[in-house]
Amino acid sequence: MSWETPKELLAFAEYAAFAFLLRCIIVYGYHLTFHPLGKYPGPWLVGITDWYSAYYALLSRLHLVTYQCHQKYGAMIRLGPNKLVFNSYKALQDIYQSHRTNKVHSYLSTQLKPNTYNVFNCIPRSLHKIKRRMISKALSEQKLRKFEPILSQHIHIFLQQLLKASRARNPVNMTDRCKRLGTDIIGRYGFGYELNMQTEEANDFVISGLLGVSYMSNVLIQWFPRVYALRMKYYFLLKRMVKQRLAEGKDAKEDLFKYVMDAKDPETGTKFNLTKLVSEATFCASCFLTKLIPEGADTTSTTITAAFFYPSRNPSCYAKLASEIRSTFSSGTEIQSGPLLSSCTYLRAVMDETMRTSPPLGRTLWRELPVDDIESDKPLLVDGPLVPAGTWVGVNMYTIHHNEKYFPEPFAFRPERWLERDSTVREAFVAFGFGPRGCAGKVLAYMEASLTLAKTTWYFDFERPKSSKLDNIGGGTAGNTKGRGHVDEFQIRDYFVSDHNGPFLVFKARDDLWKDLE
Ligand code: HEM
Repeated sequence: MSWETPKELLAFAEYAAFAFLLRCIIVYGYHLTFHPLGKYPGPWLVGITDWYSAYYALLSRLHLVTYQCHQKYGAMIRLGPNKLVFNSYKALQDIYQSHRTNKVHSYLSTQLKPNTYNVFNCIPRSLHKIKRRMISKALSEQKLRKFEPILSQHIHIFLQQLLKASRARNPVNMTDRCKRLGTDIIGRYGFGYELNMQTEEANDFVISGLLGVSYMSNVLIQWFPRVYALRMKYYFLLKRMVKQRLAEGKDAKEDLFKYVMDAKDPETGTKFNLTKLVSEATFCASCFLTKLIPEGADTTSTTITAAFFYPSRNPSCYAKLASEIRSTFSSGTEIQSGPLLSSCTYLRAVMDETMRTSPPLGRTLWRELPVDDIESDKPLLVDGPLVPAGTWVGVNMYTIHHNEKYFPEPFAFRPERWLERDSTVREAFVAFGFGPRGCAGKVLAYMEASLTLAKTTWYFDFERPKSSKLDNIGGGTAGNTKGRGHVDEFQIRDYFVSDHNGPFLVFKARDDLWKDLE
């Protein structure tokens, strides 16, 4: 296209600006008025753009903004031109147990390579069923029991590091220590591979890099070459781990990968090729990405970190937890899965209350009623209203965990609520998701968290550091109006999964029990 004179160019620019303005008025006007979701309450901007949510996601506080919007507009809100978020148990059932809703297509942004799906990001139900069966076998309680001695070895290293810090009287940043522990465990459980994150720094990029961003959107990867480079670094590490594991042979180690090696690709009927194995590995071994995302965005580590934060700030909780562990077991080596550990109901209540208050995944788990829904003649009702096909629907985990109807005094850390008779708290507790796409690694998560917390409480006393500068890290800030004003709430940053910092804690070895750790 060429213009003869500047005047013609100006005329064209005016025409283009007018056309653009007209388009905005028509499209945005439609979204705000006649659009089927136009009647739902929410900030007015969400009616015309998804940038509202994207902005707060980039600030890592979309979970807090979603909570605040629910407080202002009610149990059902619009959070994008095409998105509805709910805040009720009924909505959980209607959305996540429905056979008509699917994970939304943005889950595909977690693919390591195009056309390679894993159990977490595959959308078609039939394919998911096969993948889920495969991973569930590997994550069964029976298989995990066999893994427990190795898990305990890694926890032993964790305890040794705490002992070292206690002798030097150094406050420990629990986020860092717990991420290292979690990553080591999953590297070992996934591929029989020792990442040695607790004792060496060679693979630190796994924790400290920027890969988490890659899960936010593939689009970002086009913009930020550095993120792409880190993602490839991660991919090559996984590839190295997979290759090494393949060379060792299927039965060489009792790990998750053993169950994937022989599995057939449901799409081709043949064994997985290396690329697909690496993709599956992202999940089966890394227990759904999170473990190996360098943002440290690791669900189990978040739980363990926060489970240290809350007792350190609640003396009566700390005393009850310590008393339960120290009276149930007679030695540190006795602490392992079984009836004794299961009898520690307060320990379990601390973990559940921790995941309620600071959910490791605080975001909205989006589902979609596909446009080509085969039952489109029947309406999909979510807690009352009819949802048009193509709409994204979901419940925000942080919000429902702070819904007063299910959790009175939602910002109080009260493990006792889990022990009360007739308590309905479990109903709306969705830290592990809900329905057929709920967490496949729940048993491992509880095992890892309870053993770590119980063993640490056995060997050490722990407390907040004297320095207020260090002590403030991890909690909220009094007076903060952006949702982070609760001083005694462990603050999570809501990326694809949760990231955090602190708490710093000071450990003191109990009597001469430390001798077990040398
Ligand atoms: C405290 C720790 C954990 C929490 C809070 C957690 C939470 C969740 C949640 C909320 C989902 C659903 C995600 C969605 O719908 O978008 C999920 C899925 C999943 N989780 Fe976990 N998880 C934890 C630990 C683990 C571990 C240790 C593993 C494996 C070793 C694991 C494996 C998986 C898998 C494979 C899925 C996908 C399931 C599917 O789509 O069928 N998780 N998890």
